[in-house]
Amino acid sequence: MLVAIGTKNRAKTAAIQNIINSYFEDVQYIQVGVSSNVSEQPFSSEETRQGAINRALNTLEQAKADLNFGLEGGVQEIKNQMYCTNWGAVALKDGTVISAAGAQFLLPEEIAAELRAGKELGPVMDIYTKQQDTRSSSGAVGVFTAGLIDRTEMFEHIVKLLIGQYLFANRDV
Ligand SMILES: O=P(O)(O)OP(=O)(O)OP(=O)(O)OC[C@H]1O[C@@H](n2cnc3c(O)ncnc32)[C@H](O)[C@@H]1O
Ligand SMILES: [Mg+2]
Repeated sequence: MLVAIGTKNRAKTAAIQNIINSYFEDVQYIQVGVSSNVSEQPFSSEETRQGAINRALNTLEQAKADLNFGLEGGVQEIKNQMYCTNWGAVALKDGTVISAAGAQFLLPEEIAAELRAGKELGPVMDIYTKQQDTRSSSGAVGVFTAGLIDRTEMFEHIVKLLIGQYLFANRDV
């Protein structure tokens, strides 16, 4: 089976490979850099979902794999509180798209204020943590859950939902 991953981000890539490897054998991976065709910093659950779906479809177009994954992070505000929101999608060879949402967690007000001013979460987190490329390791979720859940584990849950829905749709009835 060929599995295509529509990102070069390590945290997302590990999530896809960890879950796929525990449910399938003889898997080959191909990694492609694709556009999400939404803002660099999606600002609603709907836009984040669309980013994940666009990435999955763009990955399918480039790689034509059996499973083509797109994972997207964004934020949304509910009653002046800003949540990091996460979505995933898998496109099948025939163009079918399965999507699922994952964890949403509250961002501290000082981070939210930076994003409202037009900055992106990735660079804002690097300044906040004084580390580089947090988006490829623990992620904002790792930082703001005291390390209890890192970005890979968060996306693993989404990939599991996607694979589970795929298996359900293809079950023997
Ligand atoms: O290479 P890609 O696949 O684009 O991975 P990314 O880390 O940029 O992730 P997204 O495009 O899905 O996320 C949209 C924006 O939100 C940022 N972001 C999302 N989740 C984050 C997290 O957990 N930690 C740090 N930045 C995050 C990210 O850096 C982008 O600015
Ligand atoms: Mg990005």
